Order: sequence, then structure tokens, then C-alpha cells
Amino acid sequence: SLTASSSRFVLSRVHPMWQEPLAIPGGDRQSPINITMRKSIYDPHLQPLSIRYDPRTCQQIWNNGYSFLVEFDDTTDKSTLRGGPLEDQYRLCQFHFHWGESNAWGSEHTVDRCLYPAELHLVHWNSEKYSLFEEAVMEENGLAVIGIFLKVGKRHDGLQKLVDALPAIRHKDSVVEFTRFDPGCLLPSNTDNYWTYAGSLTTPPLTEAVTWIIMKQHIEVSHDQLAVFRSLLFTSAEEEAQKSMVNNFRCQQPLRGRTVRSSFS
Ligand SMILES: O[B-]1(O)OCc2ccccc21
Ligand SMILES: [Zn+2]
Repeated sequence: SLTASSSRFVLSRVHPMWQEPLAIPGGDRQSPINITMRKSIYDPHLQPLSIRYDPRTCQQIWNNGYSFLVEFDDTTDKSTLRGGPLEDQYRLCQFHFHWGESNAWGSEHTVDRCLYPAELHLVHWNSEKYSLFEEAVMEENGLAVIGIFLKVGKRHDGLQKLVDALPAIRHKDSVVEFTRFDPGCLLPSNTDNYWTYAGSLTTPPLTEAVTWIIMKQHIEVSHDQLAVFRSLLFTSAEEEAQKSMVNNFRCQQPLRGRTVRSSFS
């Protein structure tokens, strides 16, 4: 696949979904980044991840004009993430994806400059220190996001239920009920090998609140499943010009001396 450098020219022609602010608060721990494997530091003290999702907390799926979000009931600790680099327990509140207009690019993070066609973000907030996502998103240890790379290959049976719901939320601000979906089916078979670093949201408000946990092992989805992502629109039903929802990823940010740790040697 294209490396970020060769495709940077191509990507530079991609219109950014939103204008990057000139000054970002702090700005020394922004995301996404390229992960250089040989520069990541193996940390033997990283604990195993404890990922426990309850499909009964799944509520709805909606198009927010930038991606599509599957949202969960996060009023209790039913779907949680603990362990790994985390000191506290975090609650799953939503997951969403970022993808390209072609299979040559689309992910936000890269590994040794390798681009993937899409990236899944499972978003959790620190329910030991805060009482709402909106509160946690402003705090340094507020969020934990699991990033999973997607590759085009065999059909992902668990994803199909989600793919089948997308035509109903084609336009911005459309929402449909989406229940009894187990996000655990989207995890790779091996969740022991990951990289972790301190970063930010990759969408406004770009707050530096995220402990990133990027899985080494990707998942596979079919070409046709990914094509349905691209049938979504950035635009609402009222707007004249329909713009297809593609290339909804942020450009890569400087590492600013940060260390990326790995859970594997
Ligand atoms: O911008 B993101 O995709 O990266 C992390 C995150 C957390 C919450 C919402 C959106 C995002
Ligand atoms: Zn994201």
C-alpha cells in the first residue's frame, strides 16, 4: 500500500473536513501520529487489558456529519475498559470509524508510515474520576480510546449488522435505534499486543485528554462492506450539494518528544 510520504501529495489535495485551528491548547500531545516500531519502548509493567462489553448497553447509531457513531448507555459501569496503561476504570460511550475515498488510505495513525484503509475508535471515559463524558473530555486522564486498523479482505460477519443500518443514516443528523450489538466482535483475536501513548482527540475540541491504545493486530472487512461506509454523506437531507463522507481523518501531528510504549517485545 502507499506509504504516508508517497501519498502525502495525494492527501494534500484532500480537502480537510474542518479547518485546523492555528493554536491548539498546549499542542504538545496531539493525535494522530506515526508509530515507529523500532522507537517504541517495551514496557513489561503494562498490565493485560480487561475489556468487558455488554451488548445490552448498545442504543443507537447516528451520522454526526463527520463519521457515524454507535452510542452506548454509559450511565452505569456495564461496558468497561481497565488495565493496560490505565490506572482507573473507563466506561464505553461510543465507537466510530475514519476512512478514505480509496483503500489506499484512510487511517489516522500509521505504523512505520503504513496506511490502512480505515481505523476504528472505541471511546471510553474515566468513570472513577468524572461523572460525564463531557467532563472527562476536558481532562488529562479523561479518555481512553482503543484504535484498531481495518484491512480489506474477507467479510467481517459481526460488522454486517452495522453495515446494514448505514443506509438509514445516510444524511448528517439522522439517527436510528441500534440495539444488542456486541462491540467485542470488532476486536482483533489478539488484544495483548498494543502500543500506547498520550494524545488528543483527532476532532474538535482536539483536547489532550486521550490515552491511546493502538492494537498491533488489524481486523479484516470486505471491499463491499467498506464501500457502504463511503455511501454515507457529510451533508444533511436539506442541503442541495451532497458530499460523500470520505477522508474523514486528521493529518498527522508532531511527536514532540513523546514516547510510544509497546506491550510486547
Ligand atoms: O477524535 B476522535 O476520533 O479521537 C478520539 C475521540 C474521542 C471522542 C470523540 C472523538 C474522538
Ligand atoms: Zn476517531
